[in-house]
Amino acid sequence: MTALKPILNHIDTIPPNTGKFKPVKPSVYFIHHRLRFHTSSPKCALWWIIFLSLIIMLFFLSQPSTTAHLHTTMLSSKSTLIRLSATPRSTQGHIVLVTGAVGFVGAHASVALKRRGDGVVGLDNYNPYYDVGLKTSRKTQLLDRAGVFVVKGDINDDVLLRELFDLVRFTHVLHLAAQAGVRYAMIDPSSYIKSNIDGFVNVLEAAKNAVVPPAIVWASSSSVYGLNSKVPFSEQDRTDHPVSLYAATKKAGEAIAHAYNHIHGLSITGLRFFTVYGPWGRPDMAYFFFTKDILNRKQISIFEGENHGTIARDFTYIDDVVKGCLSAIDTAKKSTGNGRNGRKKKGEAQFRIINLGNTSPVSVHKLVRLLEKLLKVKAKKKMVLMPRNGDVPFTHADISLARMELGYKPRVDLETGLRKFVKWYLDYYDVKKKSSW
Ligand SMILES: O=C(O)[C@H]1O[C@H](OP(=O)(O)OP(=O)(O)OC[C@H]2O[C@@H](n3ccc(=O)[nH]c3=O)[C@H](O)[C@@H]2O)[C@H](O)[C@@H](O)[C@@H]1O
Repeated sequence: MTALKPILNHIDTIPPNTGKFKPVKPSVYFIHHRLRFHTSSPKCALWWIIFLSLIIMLFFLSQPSTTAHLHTTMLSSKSTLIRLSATPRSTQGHIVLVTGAVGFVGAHASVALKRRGDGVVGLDNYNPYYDVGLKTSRKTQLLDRAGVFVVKGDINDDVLLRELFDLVRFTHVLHLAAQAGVRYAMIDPSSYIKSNIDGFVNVLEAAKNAVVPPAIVWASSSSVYGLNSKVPFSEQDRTDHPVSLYAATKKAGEAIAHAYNHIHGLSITGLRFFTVYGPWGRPDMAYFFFTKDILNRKQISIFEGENHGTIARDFTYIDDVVKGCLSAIDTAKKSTGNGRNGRKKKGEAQFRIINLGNTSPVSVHKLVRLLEKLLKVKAKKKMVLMPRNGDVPFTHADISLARMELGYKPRVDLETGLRKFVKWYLDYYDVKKKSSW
């Protein structure tokens, strides 16, 4: 408005020329403006319209958008609960945002963090890739009981993330939200891009723009080793031959993480999980649906390689993986970026990629034998040549780096872990039957 003031003043002071009054002698400034006014009035009117439109546009842009407004309302009505959940028991405690908090690893990790005294806030969109009822049960039976508040929202929602980072000064983000499963990429490829690429970038953006950028620990995958035949799989090995879109998005995530670390000084640790299993697990994974099918006397397909070659996995028990995640958080160095201030990073930030496996691969045949023994039911087996739709023949983690960096030591062998899983499975689904879920 200030630029417009002289013009408006002059217009106001122009006396109507009725012929009865001697016109006031105009100043040079006035003449100049009046002349311009008269000689270019259509042009000027156009400028006026543009100018006023700009003012109106600026007014509306300065108002919070409807979504932002909704989030503000949503978060502010829950802000006390969120802050409470985020408050560590002592001043030494971390303040951790766990994405994918009602997921398998997310729920276990959130509870473990909270139980040892860290502040934890969960974020999850409860996507329907598998039974949402199981996710809800993890929330009510694990997270609520431990006092972990979960914000229902999507990692792709940048307004929500920004508000969350404004509300709580997170020291760490444990980013576990992802589209999982190697075979489902044949059905819904774009879901992998949306969660594992777009969503991941969104989380990194929000973290880098936080007032004090947190350290990031996130889930990569053993699948990045693709058809690697050198055993055990070491972080030094090549990972440029993924055989599933899932693996490709996790590999891309590692490259994206490196770029954010390099440019913005985000401290980032990528953990390559090796076929994590256990109670409250994922129904899309073989050990889980084999259990269901064996109990229902349904046939199961056991994949084999060429010439009946054995397919094997370095199955890793959930508690061992959770310990690895917590150690990664504890040993993560601070980010060196200056967050929202936009100033240069204070130096190189930490960047790590670490295997979290069990380092003792077990064949799928043995997995089935163990399930038969624990369930006391003979499986109806069908041998099938492993389809070329994402699976790799075997995985085997070299965990020397995890041992060195994180003091990681997997303790649970497959039989012990499956026993715990089967016990949980029978309990959980019996409870469900009784309460007619
Ligand atoms: O560690 C990883 O990187 C990955 O581990 C699992 O992927 P996967 O190891 O393929 O686990 P399952 O889908 O449970 O398969 C386990 C084994 O059973 C075999 N299988 C699977 C399905 C089936 O019908 N029959 C069968 O023999 C697979 O070939 C594989 O050897 C997870 O699903 C991924 O999300 C994860 O990132």
